[in-house]
Amino acid sequence: MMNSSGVAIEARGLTVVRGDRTVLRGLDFTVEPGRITGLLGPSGCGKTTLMRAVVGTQAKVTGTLDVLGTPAGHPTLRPRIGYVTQAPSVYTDLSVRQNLDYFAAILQPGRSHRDARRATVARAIADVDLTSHADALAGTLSGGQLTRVSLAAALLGTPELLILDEPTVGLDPVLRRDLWNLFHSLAADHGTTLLVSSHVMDEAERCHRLLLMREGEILADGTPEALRTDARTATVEEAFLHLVDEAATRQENAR
Ligand SMILES: Nc1ncnc2c1ncn2[C@@H]1O[C@H](COP(=O)(O)OP(=O)(O)OP(=O)(O)O)[C@@H](O)[C@H]1O
Repeated sequence: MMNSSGVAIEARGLTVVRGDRTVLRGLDFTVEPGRITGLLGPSGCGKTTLMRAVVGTQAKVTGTLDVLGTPAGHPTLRPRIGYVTQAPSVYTDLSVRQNLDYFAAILQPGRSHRDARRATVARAIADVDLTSHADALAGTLSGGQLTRVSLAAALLGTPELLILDEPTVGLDPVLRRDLWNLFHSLAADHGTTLLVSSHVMDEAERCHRLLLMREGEILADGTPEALRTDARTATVEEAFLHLVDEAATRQENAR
């Protein structure tokens, strides 16, 4: 379900204070349903904070933030959102399959669902290309493999909205490509809405839409093509740098 204007996420004046810093400064943005929206910007600009606000785990949030037609953080949203944090949430003393069996049992408890759970777990393991490691202890996996176990856990409940915080960090180019293919098939085949953060600008071109962030503000949003065209640049990275220079000039002139 979305809100009446057909958007998956809608923020108006979204402000977040962490410690004594205002980390997000009155953001206005929307995220379209069934599309991949990239959240791009340098380290520390507020990407994780924005995602935490959308998931409902962030304190001191003001302004309006609606997620799937409901105020962010509402308990009914919990089964509808998958969230993969930067730190893999995986038990290292269990195998890949045991980790996923455990999370699947929380989502779908009871003996009567055992066969369905088994099939769901096998599908999620295959989706992230870990079938050959299904019985390996998570503690023996590489960083990129652990990230994929976390992603598989988020896919178990077939969420409508998938929030992925830098999911491709540390992955080799082949795996990155495969994961982006998976993201696209989730959007195209299941209508899943994906919000994916990255500070790697070449990933921007793989998104349907982008939110470019800097220092707690949104510098620009739109399709990669529109951002390139507006800034008259060949790449999104150049467009971003152009926007940063423009913002700096505006700040200078305002002094
Ligand atoms: N618990 C906290 N208390 C105070 N400030 C915090 C806290 N966590 C993060 N911050 C600050 O909030 C700002 C935004 O952090 P955030 O983690 O959202 O950025 P990010 O864009 O996700 O960075 P990265 O790409 O490095 O993960 C940073 O300046 C950071 O120092």
